[in-house]
Amino acid sequence: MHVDNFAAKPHAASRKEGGRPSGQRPVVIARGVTKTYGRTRALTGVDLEVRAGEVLGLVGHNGAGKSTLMRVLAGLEACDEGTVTVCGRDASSGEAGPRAGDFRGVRMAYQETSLCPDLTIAENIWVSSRHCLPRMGWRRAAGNGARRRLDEMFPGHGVTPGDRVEDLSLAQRQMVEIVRASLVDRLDLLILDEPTESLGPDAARSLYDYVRTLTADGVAVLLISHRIREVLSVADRVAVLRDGAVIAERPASGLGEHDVLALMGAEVAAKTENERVTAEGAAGDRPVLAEMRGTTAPGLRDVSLQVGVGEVVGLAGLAGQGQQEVLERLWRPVRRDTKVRGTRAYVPGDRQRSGVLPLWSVAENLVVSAMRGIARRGLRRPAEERAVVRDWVERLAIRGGPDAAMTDLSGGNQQKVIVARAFASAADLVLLDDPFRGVDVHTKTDLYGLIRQEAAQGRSVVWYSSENAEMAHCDRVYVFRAGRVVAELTGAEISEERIIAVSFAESDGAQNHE
Ligand SMILES: Nc1ncnc2c1ncn2[C@@H]1O[C@H](COP(=O)(O)OP(=O)(O)OP(=O)(O)O)[C@@H](O)[C@H]1O
Repeated sequence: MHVDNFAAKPHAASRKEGGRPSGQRPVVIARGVTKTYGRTRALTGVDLEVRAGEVLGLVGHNGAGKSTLMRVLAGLEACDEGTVTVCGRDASSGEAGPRAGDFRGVRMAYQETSLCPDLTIAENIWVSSRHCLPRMGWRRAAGNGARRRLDEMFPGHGVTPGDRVEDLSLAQRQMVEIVRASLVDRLDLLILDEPTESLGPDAARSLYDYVRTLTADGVAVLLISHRIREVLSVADRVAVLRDGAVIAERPASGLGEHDVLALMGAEVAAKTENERVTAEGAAGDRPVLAEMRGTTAPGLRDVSLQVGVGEVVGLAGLAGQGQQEVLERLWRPVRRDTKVRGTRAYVPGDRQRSGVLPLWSVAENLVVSAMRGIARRGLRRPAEERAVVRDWVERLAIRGGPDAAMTDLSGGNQQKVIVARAFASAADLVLLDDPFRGVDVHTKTDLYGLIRQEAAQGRSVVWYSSENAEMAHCDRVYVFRAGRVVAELTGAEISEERIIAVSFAESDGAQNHE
């Protein structure tokens, strides 16, 4: 007989409590929650209620306090003032900090996964859910639970419980992270922090289908995302966090994307995020900075492409179709079929592998790449370095300022530093691998402007994005499928619809540039 230690239906509690339908019963209530780190007031008196059977969307700019609030609601961190009630019990921390037992049914899936890379999937499940596993045969029980939940949540996931986490793709790690959070004997609240930033559209759809089965069963789901349209399509209610306080809570049905952006404090600019920013000059006239000629290699089949000086080139298509391999080759052009003139900077898609120096300050992280361009005859120039740092911190509105340690920044602000570091260098070619994951809409719009400004000054950019709409900011887009370029789009040909159509087109027109 198949034995499974995790709740088959994750929520074992009754659907009604005290005669109230589950949809109205609060699972977690925060009242007047404040949290301060040094001089930073991350939360300034938050009131929030998450109810059984609902999806509550939580939105807010980078550094608004979302992750801090989640850590407090999940009992991972004590608040300075205020109360947190979980399933009717006051779980506010006493002297000794939050009591783990009170928060047992509150589980969180992190944006930067909490998995241990050296361990297998089953071993990671044991680490976070050992209280639900037997002492004997735990590995098998954890593996069975993981396999079953992976199959339910992400059909076609392509992993087995014995796989080591470090061998998984970013998307697979994210899937395992979400599964890990859901595997428990009783689930009251599932917190999903930017769950789809690394997932493809199919996996995202499967996840949200599963979320609906959870809520139908009385589980509350708290969804944090910068993808406002996604939040509005999945959530029942939306709460907006701004500068550490919940400033609005509304039913999702009455809200539009612009309403939410306005509540977040973003200026709803006339130029929207997805609107095309036209480039100056014809792309074909530019001198060539980098090119690949008929490159065939692991993951690539007969790829030819060109990058002009001052050109923004997009790599589009479904995830994992060869775009990362192209970035890798342009970064390290080891063979004759790939030529790059000039210096390069690379922003990898996986922040945990970005080479960021976590114990150093924002300023030190920025200077480390800019130093070579600033120094004269091998001598550093501190005043110029400080000016460069100040400029980038201001341009990208990096909250925390130049002296903050990287580990003290919110996820989105860390990502901004990584992008700024590449542009602060003197590199002729900047390679970007899905660089804006976790960056809020407002800042993204600024970054699109920054890319265009840098290109106008002669810098070339090659940019892979999982969001097809972002490709509208490129001069030229190569669409990839199965390691091949299946279309080359320029100027007005570049549109989300066109990219999607070519990405999914049946005929395999290898190198069949449209
Ligand atoms: N451990 C910490 N030490 C010092 N400051 C911190 C710490 N954690 C968070 N902060 C600060 O608290 C504020 C809120 O950060 P938080 O991570 O909660 O924001 P967020 O809304 O989740 O942002 P993002 O969308 O970028 O993930 C930020 O100014 C951040 O720099």
